[in-house]
Amino acid sequence: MQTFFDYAKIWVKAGKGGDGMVAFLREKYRPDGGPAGGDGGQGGSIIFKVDEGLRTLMDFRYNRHFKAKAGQNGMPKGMYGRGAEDLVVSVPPGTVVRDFDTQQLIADLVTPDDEVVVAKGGRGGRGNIKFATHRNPAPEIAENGEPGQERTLQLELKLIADAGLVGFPSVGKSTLLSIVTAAQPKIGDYHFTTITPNLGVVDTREHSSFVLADLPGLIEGAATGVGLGFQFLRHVERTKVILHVIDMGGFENRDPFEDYLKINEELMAYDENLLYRPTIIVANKMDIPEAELYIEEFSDKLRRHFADHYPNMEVPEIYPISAYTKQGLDKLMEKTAVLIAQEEERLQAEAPSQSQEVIYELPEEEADFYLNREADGTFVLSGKKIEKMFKMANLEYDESALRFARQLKAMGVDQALTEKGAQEGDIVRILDYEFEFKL
Ligand SMILES: Nc1nc2c(ncn2[C@@H]2O[C@H](COP(=O)(O)OP(=O)(O)OP(=O)(O)O)[C@@H](O)[C@H]2O)c(=O)[nH]1
Repeated sequence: MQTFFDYAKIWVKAGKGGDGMVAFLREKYRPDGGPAGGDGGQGGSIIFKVDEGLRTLMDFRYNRHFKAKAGQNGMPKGMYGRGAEDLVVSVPPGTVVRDFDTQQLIADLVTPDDEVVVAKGGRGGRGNIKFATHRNPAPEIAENGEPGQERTLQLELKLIADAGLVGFPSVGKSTLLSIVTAAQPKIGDYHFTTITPNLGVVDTREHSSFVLADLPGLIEGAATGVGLGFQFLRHVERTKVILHVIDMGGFENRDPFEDYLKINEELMAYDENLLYRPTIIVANKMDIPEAELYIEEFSDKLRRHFADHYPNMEVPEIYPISAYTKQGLDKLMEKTAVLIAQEEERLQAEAPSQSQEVIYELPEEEADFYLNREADGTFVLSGKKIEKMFKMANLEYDESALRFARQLKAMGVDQALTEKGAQEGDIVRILDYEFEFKL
């Protein structure tokens, strides 16, 4: 079974808030001092932050659980608990984060230092100082900390290469990439070069360097999900320039122009806009004698094809090269850098604010609570809201427990129980806690 390193499923749990405290002042001359229990501290959140140095989701293969620390509990003498530190997890640029269960998009992390809270730490519970009122100046009431958010996330890496190599298998993409990119030992170490888009940085003499990716696996039917191709097509989406590599040697008697059309069909079936992406046709293997003939034929067909089908579009330029003899490589790379720069400018003008971060939040859960009756007659209360309220109730103190009972009543629980026929003394359960129903 092959593994895709550009996909990861992980579990995150933010820290619970610290519990609020019940305490009273005890001073020498004020034996019956006022309430003095401090609030709990904020639980740590889990934050994803883009780290430009990362290129894959490899790290998540071994590390799939992330837990932030709980806030400190409130203390006597009105002291607040300390908030826990957030847990910052580095992700590569291009990471798309979804809620695994609902598939809802949480964030699209693109630019360096983009960050998003993927699980929010719980609020600290309030200490008894906060519950003092004129009528109840010394309450034995405190709240426990709010639970931290917990969720399973799906991470997907959309590769952000500036330029992508597409083309049929064996046209020479890997060879070209390995030659034009300064050898990248880090990439070589991964041992999955055949299934994961292979990346390298191209340093040009006259222009800025850029990231070039080999996007292997394009085959007929890929766009409709057949084979591995679809996985790779996702990566082409964000490349600014496409280098369409053609085997001009006529390998296995294939017609280079037919190959070109097929790959284009694949790209367009996936996303029609790819047709308008700046493209250079890279005529490879020009060291093979027949290539001179083929390339002439190819460029004639190409010109005719555009005249017939896309009369308003510029015909892509053809760059003859040989990955073997290295003929034409410098020129091709300089031209690629120019096109990338132009495309970047165009994109900037289109969307001046580059903050592409999209953040959606899950809508809060529907009902306040659900009430069911089990076979043995026990009433069971469930639902996110009521369970959270229960976790935050401090049941050690009668007064706190009474406050919880009042909260349940205000929520409509008593009424719902009565409507379902609950009698005095019937057992009601929330999570693992049971109590008797009192009218
Ligand atoms: N004559 C000649 N052969 C080349 C040239 N470039 C690559 N080849 C050969 O073509 C074959 C395929 O090259 P690859 O670089 O593996 O092709 P690819 O497009 O990456 O193929 P996949 O990994 O299958 O997608 C190899 O045997 C190369 O040695 C070239 O410029 N001239």
